[in-house]
Amino acid sequence: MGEVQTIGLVRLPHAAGLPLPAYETAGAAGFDLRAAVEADAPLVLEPMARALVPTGFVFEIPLGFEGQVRPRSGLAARHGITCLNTPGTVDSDYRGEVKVILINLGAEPFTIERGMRIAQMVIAPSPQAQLEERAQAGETARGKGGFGSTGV
Ligand SMILES: O=c1ccn([C@H]2C[C@H](O)[C@@H](COP(=O)(O)OP(=O)(O)OP(=O)(O)O)O2)c(=O)[nH]1
Ligand SMILES: [Mg+2]
Repeated sequence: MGEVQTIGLVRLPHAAGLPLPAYETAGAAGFDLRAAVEADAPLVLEPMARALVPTGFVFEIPLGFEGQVRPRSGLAARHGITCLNTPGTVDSDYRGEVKVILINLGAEPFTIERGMRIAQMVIAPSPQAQLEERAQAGETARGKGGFGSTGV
């Protein structure tokens, strides 16, 4: 296992009283993100509707890493709720509130209550590469074959 990274968390006023994001099991890949919507104003997502759902936290992700915002499989399998831009990318230099773009692909309206665990964030290494313009690409066995060129 590599070195354990520390992620700073800043709680915004509208996250007052919410549990801190946490890894739910000892070996969980991601920590869950909760909806920081008002307790008296749950968000109703109609079928095919999407919403930018606040989490109430700012995350300080170390340089060389990213946060990947991913759907929860239970919400997806049971209700058709997923992240529209999965995996969402949280940059290491982002200091705004992390939000989750949820979409309801199910047939029924879905209600998001305050504190509901709506998505998870996985911290992953993401080195920045050096981009170098070239006249042509080097040859490979695959060449330009793609999009099913090896069969189905
Ligand atoms: O699911 C997501 C995806 C992104 N972000 C935040 C963190 C990320 O660092 C920033 C920008 O994301 P991205 O680069 O994907 O969006 P963009 O449309 O390219 O916006 P920008 O021009 O700000 O980079 O938005 C979230 O909070 N949740
Ligand atoms: Mg961007």
